[in-house]
Amino acid sequence: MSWSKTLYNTGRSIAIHFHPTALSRIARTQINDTQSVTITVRAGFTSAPKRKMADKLNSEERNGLLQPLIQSGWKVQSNRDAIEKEFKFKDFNEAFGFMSRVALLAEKMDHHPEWFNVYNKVQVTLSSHDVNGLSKRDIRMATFMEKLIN
Ligand SMILES: C[C@H](O)[C@H](O)[C@H]1CNC2=NC(N)=NC(=O)C2=N1
Repeated sequence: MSWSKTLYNTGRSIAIHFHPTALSRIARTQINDTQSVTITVRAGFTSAPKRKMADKLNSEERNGLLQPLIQSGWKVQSNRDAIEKEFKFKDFNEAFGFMSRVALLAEKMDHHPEWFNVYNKVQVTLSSHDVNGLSKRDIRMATFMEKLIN
C-alpha cells in the first residue's frame, strides 16, 4: 500500500513524529480506535547529505564537460583546479541583474561562485571548495551563466 493510499483511504488523522535523534521518521496512522499502523522510514536524516571526493570531475568528465565551456571563453586556471571567465555587460544594472539570477541558483544549489564586480564587469571563478577542485556543480553553474547571457 502506498503512502497516499493510506492517507486518503483512512480519512483519519495522521501524525508524523520526528524522533529526537532524527535517526528515523515514524508515521503513525490511526485507522480506527482499535487498529493502528506504524511505518518506520530510515532515511538518514542525521546530517546534510555529504559530498564525496567522487564528486570531483574525473579526467573523462573533464574532457567532455569542460569542452563546451572552454569554447565559450572559460579558462582553466594554471595554479588551481578552477575555471574563470570575465563577463562584460552594458552597465551596472545588467551586471547586477546577472549576479542576482546567479545568486538565486547559488542558494538553491548551496554552491557559490567567487566573483568580483566593478561597474559592468563580473569576474567569476568557479571551484568546489569541499573537493578542492572542479565538480559537476561548477559545470552546472557555468552552463547556467552561459544560458543567461545567450
Ligand atoms: C556549508 C555549506 O554547505 C558549504 O560551505 C557550501 C557553500 N557553498 C559552496 N560553494 C562552493 N563553490 N564550494 C563549496 O564547497 C561550497 N560549500
